[in-house]
Order: sequence, then C-alpha cells, then structure tokens
Amino acid sequence: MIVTNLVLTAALAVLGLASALPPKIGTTNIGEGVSGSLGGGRATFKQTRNPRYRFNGARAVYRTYLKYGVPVPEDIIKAVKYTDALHAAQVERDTGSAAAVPIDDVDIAYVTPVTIGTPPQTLQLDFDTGSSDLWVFSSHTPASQVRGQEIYSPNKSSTAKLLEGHTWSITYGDGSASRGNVYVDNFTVGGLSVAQQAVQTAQQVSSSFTSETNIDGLLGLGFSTLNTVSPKSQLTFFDNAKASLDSPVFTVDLKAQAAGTYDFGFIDKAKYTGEITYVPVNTNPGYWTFTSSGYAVGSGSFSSQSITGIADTGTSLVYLPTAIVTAYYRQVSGATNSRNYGGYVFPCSSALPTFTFGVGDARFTIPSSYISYSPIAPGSSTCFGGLQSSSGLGINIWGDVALKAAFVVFNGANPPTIGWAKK
Ligand SMILES: O=C(c1ccc(-c2ccco2)nc1O)N(Cc1ccccn1)C1CC1
Repeated sequence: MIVTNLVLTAALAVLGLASALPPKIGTTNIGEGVSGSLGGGRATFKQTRNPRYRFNGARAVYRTYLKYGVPVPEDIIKAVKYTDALHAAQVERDTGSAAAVPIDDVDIAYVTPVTIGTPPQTLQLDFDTGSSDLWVFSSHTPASQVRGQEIYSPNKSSTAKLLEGHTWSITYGDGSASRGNVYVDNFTVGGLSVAQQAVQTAQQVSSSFTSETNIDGLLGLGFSTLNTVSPKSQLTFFDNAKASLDSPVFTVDLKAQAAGTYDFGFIDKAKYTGEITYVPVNTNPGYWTFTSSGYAVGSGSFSSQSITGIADTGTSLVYLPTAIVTAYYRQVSGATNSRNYGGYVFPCSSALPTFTFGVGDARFTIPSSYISYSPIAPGSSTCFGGLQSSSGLGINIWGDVALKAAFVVFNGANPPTIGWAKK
C-alpha cells in the first residue's frame, strides 16, 4: 500500500495537484488572519477569525501526514477533494441592504446611498426598475445644470477607467432626458460590491433633473436589454451582482413618508406577512411587466380582468386604463379630469375610496391617503390624484403609490418572476 501511496503522492506532485492543496507548514493558511506588530525585538500577533473560513477536517488530517513526512493514504486524498467540492458549493455568497429614502413630503421619488470609486464617493441615486442605465451627475456635467447634487469625479478615483468611445442617451416617459460618456469603477450598494460597474457620467441633463436637487442620478434595475450605452450596451448593477448573490433576487419595500429598503440576494421574512404571490414576468422590451388579476374601488365588488403593466419604482404614480380610473373617480365628489393640471384632480376635502388590485388570488389595497397625492400647488385646496389614466402612455404603470402598499420580490432567476406580499 505504501508503494501505492508513494506513487500516488509523486503523481499528485507531478500533476501539480498537490499544489492545489495548501502550502506546507510555515504559512498561516489556517483560515485565521494573523495581524500584529514587529520591532524592538518583540512581536505580538493577534489572531482574528476569517469569517469566510470553513474548517475542513480531511484537509487537517492531510496536513498532519505532510507535516510528519508520511505518505498520505489514498482515501485521505479522496476525502480532501470531496470535502473541498462540498465547501466550494457552500462558499458564502453575497447580499446587500440599503435604505430607500423619500426625497420630499409626497414620496415623489426615493433615493438610496451608493459609493463609487477609490476612495469611495457617496451619491444618492434613484433606483428605477423602469430603466436600465446607471447614470450620475459628474465632473462632466456643466455647472449650469448642477444645482446642489453630489457629483462623481472619475479623475479622483484610482480605479476609474474610461470606456473609450462609448456614449449613452436616454429619454424618459415624462420627457426628462440625459446623456454622456461611460466609465467602469468599483460600485457598492449596502455592503454589496461590483468591481467593474459601468457608471454613465452625465454631460447633459434636462431641466427636470437639474431641479430635482436630491437626486444625484439613477440606478436602473430593469433588464439590461434596455441599457442605452453604445456601441456596446452595459449590464445593470443587479445583473453584474447576480452571480455572487445568495439568491438572484432583489426586494423593494417602499414606505409612505418613511425610509424603506432595497435588499439584494435575500428575502427578509420580517418585511412581509402571509405568503408571497409570484406571477410570470414578460421581459420584452425590458421592463418588469406582469399581469394583475383585476381591481376594486373602495368596498365595491372585485372586477376580475387582466391588467398588464410594469412595476416601476422610478415612477411616482399609478397609471391604469381610463375605464378603471373613471370608475374610481366617479366615487369622489368634485373630481374632474383637468387639462390644466394634467390629470384627475379633486377637492382635497373630498373623501377618497381605497383602491384594491389583484395579483393572482392575492389582493392589495392602496390606502386613500396614498391616492390623495398632493395639492396641485402649495396651500391649494385642489388635490392631484395618485391614480391617473395611462391612455396617453401606451403602458400601464404600477408606480410608487402601489409599490408602497406591498413588499415586492423582483426574482431574476430564469425565467424571471415577480412576487407580491402584504406587509
Ligand atoms: O420613464 C420611463 C422610461 C424609462 C426608461 C426608458 C428607456 C428608454 C430607453 C431605455 O429606457 N423610457 C421610459 O419612458 N417609464 C415610465 C413612464 C413612461 C411614461 C410616462 C411616465 N413614466 C417607462 C417605464 C415605462
């Protein structure tokens, strides 16, 4: 047997397999970081745990054989390889969690802190499941278009690299727009890092972005097919991070007038009640498009009908077919569809019914307070509705007014699905 072992060990050494195993004694490859100080003839070393170390018994035995120069039995070598494979499968994966903070007192949008580059530059970005460009106010944005926003300066980041010859340009449904060039750099959200994230630097932003002083850029969480970078389109932060996540998901927990969270890689049971109802997602052309099973106005009967639309964290309001919206505002005294104000308005003193929408057999009720969206001007007694008609858009949109009423799982598995739960 010894002969066999000698041959085997020699073979391993020749094949370099032995080198796949840790170097021999004298190194600290024991999964514990060793830090300490030298000098003045004294040395003290404080050992710290390596959180990612997984103890491997077979490997410990293997080292002992090596330590005493005894040929390693075949079954130990097999056990080391088997347990290595097991550990590789269990390698600790990544997750992230970051706050979603409303930028004003009507929840028109939410921002989340991110860090870019080395040393890290912190910006507050609007996470937008309705688009797939990650763009930021930057040192390339004309000063006349910057009004208090934080900017990303690639020339102050030692890890920034220009994507030569790449540009981007996007126009959003509300008419806002931006364009510019592209860098890749280290990018972190809530403890979750991507080394070479495409960061699109703005050379031009439209007036609505300039005037939104609390938003330093957008982080697209739509499908990467929507990304506008040319000649080579880029991946979203989620697509880049997905492979290293415990689970290929992100969740959205937006709140009314309070900080919610975006979680990446895990589903936090503390954030919802009951069951999550998952439904299919149509990824064409690149939005999180799903079909709702119907609606009810206030305590009225539920109307079962398919309402196909997108879950869009980047849109403030809910935009649905005119028939549904008129059925809703018929229950609101003094409500009119105003050309002046660009949508349904009503006396702020009017009582508003709730609005319930279905996802499969589940039912989600949007409180009246979310639909009494805001006075059309400060101090006005006329209020703008949080539910508006989608007829001019060509797409139904479940924006923040609806998302605030639920805990939503954006499941990036293959095929993608979207899950809705009460909270
Ligand atoms: O704002 C956008 C939107 C987002 C991304 C893109 C785009 C163009 C090229 C790549 O992405 N185009 C949009 O238009 N909404 C919401 C919307 C539409 C209409 C009115 C108001 N809100 C898209 C998700 C539907």
